[in-house]
Amino acid sequence: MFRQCKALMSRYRRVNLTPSQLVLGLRTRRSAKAAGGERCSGIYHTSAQQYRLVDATPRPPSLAGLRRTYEGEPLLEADLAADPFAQFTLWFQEATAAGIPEPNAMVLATASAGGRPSARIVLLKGYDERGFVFYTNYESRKGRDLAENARASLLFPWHAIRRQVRVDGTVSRISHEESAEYFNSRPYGSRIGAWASRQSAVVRSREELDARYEKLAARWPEEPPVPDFWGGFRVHPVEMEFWQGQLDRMHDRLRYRRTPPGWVLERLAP
Ligand SMILES: Cc1cc2nc3c(=O)[nH]c(=O)nc-3n(C[C@H](O)[C@H](O)[C@H](O)COP(=O)(O)O)c2cc1C
Ligand code: PXP
Repeated sequence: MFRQCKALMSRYRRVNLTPSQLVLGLRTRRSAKAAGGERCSGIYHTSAQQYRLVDATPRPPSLAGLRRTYEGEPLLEADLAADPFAQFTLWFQEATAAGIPEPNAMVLATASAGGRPSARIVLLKGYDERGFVFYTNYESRKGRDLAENARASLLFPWHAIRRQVRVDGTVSRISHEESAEYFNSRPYGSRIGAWASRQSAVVRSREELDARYEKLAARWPEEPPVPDFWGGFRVHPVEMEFWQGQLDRMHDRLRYRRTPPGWVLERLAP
């Protein structure tokens, strides 16, 4: 027992354990284990206090070891639709049926004219053969990026079904009429919110933001107009990739590439 304590002493010296605390830690091990306690660095503990007696430093190896094995139906060229939008529809339906929360949440990556990248989540609000539509503040960081560099990449991260979809393309603003139709379909609070938020600008405080919201709600108690700084963007795909996780990181990646005669389907190395 003494040798064990000495070894532990040297490991945990920096938390100032006394030998009697270590003995206590070792004695309580069996009873703590029986009571369903957690194991921490060789000592079981049940209470927050006991936890502090042993080394509770997060262990980097557990992060490096964090991984999931992917295994699924193979994704074969022959199974894919001839057109990527039809394939997207199928996968979107499957993501929704699988219960993925907010399956229309997608990462949008943009870059400034100077090539400084940034990414954030936005919601997909419509798509057709012209492209994928989301709504935002045109004066936000993404809005400014897209004004000077009209290219973007979208990513749907559907981890739960071991899939991702990537869309790379050029970007244009949708018409004011189309934006207005969507804006007017949003809940009243979100419409006032769009007016109240100078998106991506620094604000002095939460109070200032709330005061601005209240002021604008008082100004338009019913139907706020459509802000001219708010609206939709459409990402016109040049490439669309469908990724399905497979065993040993030998994933399936099938990419549609737009060419003058039509979409070309290619397999990419995982
Ligand atoms: C699930 C989710 C959905 C979001 N949807 C949108 C959206 O549709 N439009 C939008 O402008 N911001 C949306 N946001 C907020 C953005 O991620 C981002 O914080 C904001 O647009 C400012 O980004 P920017 O400064 O890079 O322009 C969403 C955030 C989350 C977490
Ligand atoms: C700032 C912002 N704008 C727009 C949206 C999209 O929301 P809605 O579905 O109301 O258009 C969101 C969703 O989180 C958001 O955070």
